[in-house]
Amino acid sequence: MKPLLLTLGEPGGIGPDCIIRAYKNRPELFDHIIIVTPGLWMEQRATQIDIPTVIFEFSTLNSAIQAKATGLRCWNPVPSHIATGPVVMGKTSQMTAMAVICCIQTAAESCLARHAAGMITGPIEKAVLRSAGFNFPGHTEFLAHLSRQPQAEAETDFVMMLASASLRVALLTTHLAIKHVPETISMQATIDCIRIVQRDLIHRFGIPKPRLALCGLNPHAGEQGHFGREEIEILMPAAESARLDGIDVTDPLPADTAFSATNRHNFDAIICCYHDQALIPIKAISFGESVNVTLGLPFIRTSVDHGTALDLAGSEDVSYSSLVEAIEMAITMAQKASS
Ligand SMILES: NC(=O)C1=CN([C@@H]2O[C@H](COP(=O)(O)OP(=O)(O)OC[C@H]3O[C@@H](n4cnc5c(N)ncnc54)[C@H](O)[C@@H]3O)[C@@H](O)[C@H]2O)C=CC1
Ligand SMILES: NCC(=O)COP(=O)(O)O
Repeated sequence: MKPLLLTLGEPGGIGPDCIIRAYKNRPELFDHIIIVTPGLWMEQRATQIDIPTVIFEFSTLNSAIQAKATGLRCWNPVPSHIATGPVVMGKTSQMTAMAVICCIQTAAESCLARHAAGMITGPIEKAVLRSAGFNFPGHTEFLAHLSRQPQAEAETDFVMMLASASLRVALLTTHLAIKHVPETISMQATIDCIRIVQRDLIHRFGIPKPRLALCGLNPHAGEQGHFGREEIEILMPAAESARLDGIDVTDPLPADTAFSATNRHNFDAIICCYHDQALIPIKAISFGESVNVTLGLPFIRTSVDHGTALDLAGSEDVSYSSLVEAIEMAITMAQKASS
């Protein structure tokens, strides 16, 4: 199996804690993992939280792959003209923003070049990266941009999904002001999203015949047009078109009941119209046990379900459980892809 690349995200946040604590408790998970980061970021945190950790830094991916895994293997791709510090635990800094972006971009380009099977990402502080000139709302949109072919025609070619043992949610729109959601949801984008979810549930998750639910945008899924017409004009025709292609997807369901225990059991994924419609239920049910997966990419990408949690950086209260889930999911997907 090719290696999986792990980026730690914001170095002042809990990304380094999660990796060090996961490695201490589950070292075997890291047999296939190369961390894309300056080694110093990891060494500093290991010292600060007093967890002795053997950390190796390599200047090329190949040398990191060749090395025997007797510690955490870090590949530092950051050129010397890009600042990598200082890193202050619990604080973000513009000084490290370009290095954070460089690590994510290098990991993605290695996946696209087929040098790695996929990537797992730690949390970034989105506002800090934006202030440093990063023109994307998050990893998801950045990775989709890097992967996009110039002649691509689909309106939507990626989907954010959060997945746990009890629920999978997929998003029609991602990081967007709520006032722009209605104008962004189109029939073609909905059809594209449904197709991507169906395809990746089969190929990445090994579900032969996915059953999909689609949520309405408006209360009561529009109440037959009385509370909004997006269901009648966009979502129902999109679902109908997908069904004609053989996809098992519902007409838009009222979102308030879409997440009942019965529906969670009956559907392999629930497709939601906007970020919080999807993330509130899954974080209420499975925070710390769910994984953020990007569907539609030409490589595997999983991520933790939480943010940078600056308030907890360096603390014993940091939970690394979502990172473990994200690593395990990426390994399972990579094994499936290479079998
Ligand atoms: N994948 C990514 O890169 C993500 C990045 N973010 C970014 O993170 C920053 C902070 O976002 P918030 O909304 O405050 O979410 P957050 O997830 O960082 O924190 C929310 C609450 O959960 C707690 N928490 C989070 N992770 C935890 C863990 N592993 N163990 C124990 N407690 C944990 C925090 O202490 C806080 O009380 C923002 O800049 C946001 O954009 C948020 C979500 C995902
Ligand atoms: N709320 C989920 C989230 O912000 C994840 O974003 P991304 O960085 O994985 O695109």
